[in-house]
Amino acid sequence: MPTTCILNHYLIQYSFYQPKWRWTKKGGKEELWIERLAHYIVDDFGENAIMVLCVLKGGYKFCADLVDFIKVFGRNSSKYLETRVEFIRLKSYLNDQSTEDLHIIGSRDLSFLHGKSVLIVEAIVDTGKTMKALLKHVETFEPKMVKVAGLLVKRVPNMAESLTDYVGFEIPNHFVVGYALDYNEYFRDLNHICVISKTGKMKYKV
Ligand SMILES: O=P(O)(O)OC[C@H]1O[C@H](OP(=O)(O)OP(=O)(O)O)[C@H](O)[C@@H]1O
Ligand code: HPA
Repeated sequence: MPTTCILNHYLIQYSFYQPKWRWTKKGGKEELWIERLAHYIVDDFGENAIMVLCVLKGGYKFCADLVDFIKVFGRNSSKYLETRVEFIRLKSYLNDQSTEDLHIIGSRDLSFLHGKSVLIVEAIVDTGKTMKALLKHVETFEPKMVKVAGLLVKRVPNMAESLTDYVGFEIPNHFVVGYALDYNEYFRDLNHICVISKTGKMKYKV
C-alpha cells in the first residue's frame, strides 16, 4: 500500500482503499475484498434472514456495497437470502476527536431487532466507544444473534478488535476520510479512503 491520492492532494496524504481492490485466494483466483466478507457473512448466517443495521452516516456506502454482494451470493446459490436493512444514526466526533457524548439521532427504539439475526454494518471502529455503546443498546432488544461488520478497524492502543466479527482492513492510527467517512462533514463524497493531512484538518476545523 498506500497509493498516492490524486484528488485534493494538498489536503490528503494517501489512499488506503479502493472499492475495486482485489486479493488473490490460494490457488490464484482473484476475489474482491468485499466479496470475501460477504462470503463469510453468508456462511455464518446460514438459513437465517439477515437483519442489517447500518450505522449512519459513515456506514452508508459500505453497507450498500456489502448488501449488494450478499445478494449476489444469494442469486448464485439455490437458496433465497432474505435481507432487510434498517438504519441508526450515531454521532460523537468533533474534528478528529471522539467526544464523550454519543448521540443516537432519531428513534432509540430498535424493537424490530427482537428475535432477529442482526448484522451491524459500521464504517470504522476507532476507539470502539460507539460500537460498545451500540452493542449494549442492541442487546436490550434481545436479538437472536448479533455480528458486526467493520470496514476499517484502527490500530489504536487497547484496540477494539474483538468488537468486530468481519473486518475489511486494519489501518494505522490516522484520521481517514472518504467512502462516506467525514471530517466535520467534508470528504464523505470521495470514492476512496484517504488520510487527511494537518493542513486539511486546520482548514476544515470547527
Ligand atoms: O470507534 P469510535 O471512536 O467511537 O468511532 C467510530 C464512529 O465514529 C464515526 O461516527 P461519527 O460520530 O463521526 O458520526 P458520522 O458517522 O455521522 O460521521 C464513525 O462513523 C463511527 O460510527
Ligand atoms: O478516522 C476516522 N475518520 C472519520 N471518522 C472517524 N470516526 C472515528 N475515526 C474516524
